[in-house]
Amino acid sequence: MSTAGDAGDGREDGGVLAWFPAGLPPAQKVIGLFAAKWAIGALRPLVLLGVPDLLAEGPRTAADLAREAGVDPDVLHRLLRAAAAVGVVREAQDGTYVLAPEGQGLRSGVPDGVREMFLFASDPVMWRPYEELPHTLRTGEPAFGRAFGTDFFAFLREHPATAALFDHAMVQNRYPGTDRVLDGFDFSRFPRIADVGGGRGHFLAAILARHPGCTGAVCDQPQVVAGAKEQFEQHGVADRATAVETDFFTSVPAGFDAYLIKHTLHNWNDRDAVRILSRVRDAIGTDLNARLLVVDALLTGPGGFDLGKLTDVEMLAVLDGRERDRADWDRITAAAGFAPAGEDPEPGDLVLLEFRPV
Ligand SMILES: C[S@@+](CC[C@H](N)C(=O)[O-])C[C@H]1O[C@@H](n2cnc3c(N)ncnc32)[C@H](O)[C@@H]1O
Repeated sequence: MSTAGDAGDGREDGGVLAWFPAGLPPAQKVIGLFAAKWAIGALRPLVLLGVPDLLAEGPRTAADLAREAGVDPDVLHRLLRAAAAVGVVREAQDGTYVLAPEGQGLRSGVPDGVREMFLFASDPVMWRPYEELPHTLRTGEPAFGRAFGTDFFAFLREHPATAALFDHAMVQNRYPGTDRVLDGFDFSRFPRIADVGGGRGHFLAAILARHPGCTGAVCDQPQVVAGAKEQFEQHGVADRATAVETDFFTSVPAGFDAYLIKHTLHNWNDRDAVRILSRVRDAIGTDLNARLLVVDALLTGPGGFDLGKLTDVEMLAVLDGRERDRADWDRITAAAGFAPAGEDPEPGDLVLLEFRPV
């Protein structure tokens, strides 16, 4: 997410356009954005081929790698050269390549890896809806539905391989803001925590690992929570965590002190987000000490760089969802029977917003 005020955040010198090569007159700077397309285009086939894993074993030439992988040596050389220009690999004078620190996360199965996140975000399924954004602009109709004839999560239910990649990507969904939320909020106030739409339970597991007095349940679709046991075991919290098969449009399990919902309400338009929040409110019932904890982006006001204003476009294209500012969050939670409680975090990053039932 954005790092307001840091050097190089683009805020003072023109946003994302400032990140691309200098030298273009202002009226032409926008063409520098294509560098992102070319960079992703070069990296995706390299990652699919497992090149970051092969390079982790030591310096290799393109010819040597091409022989081992059975691919075209000249094309591999050109893609690696581009990856070096991006900064993901380093190219030595003798023609060998090594993985740069910035490429380590593209290896398979490494701690803090982002391989599946990268492959999912660059998947054709995630590009195709963008072709329909002009239609969405004209009509307000969801781009993903126009592209695929169904909504994103229904599509995943019908395409298990894409769904498995998405669920794995979500486990890697760790913006710097996620650690700040984990470190900065006192989850130990809540002995029983439900993570609604919590994926495979990775965030809940991280909370429980930090707070030995807490227990919890991840509440997500059956095919998703099927992967929770592994996460709970990896974090050493399997004795304090359960998985509850949940359709959050139908009902959310009762009996928890905190209902956490992270990176999930932004997947939905206001009408559907209020439906989900209303099911959480139903689950809380008369327990006015229970809390709703929303972890999502909090948009800044007009002007300036804010990564949430860009991820909002992904929400628009792929999910018919949206990122929200403080007034948006207060409005949709109020519609479901909640009022703000706790701290009022700075916008411009992933935040935790606390609400009490009214
Ligand atoms: C963007 S992911 C966020 C996952 C996790 N909270 C995180 O921050 O990494 C949204 C989650 O909502 C879940 N979801 C979508 N529709 C659902 C439904 N009807 N009932 C329960 N969960 C659902 C998905 O399976 C997915 O795990």
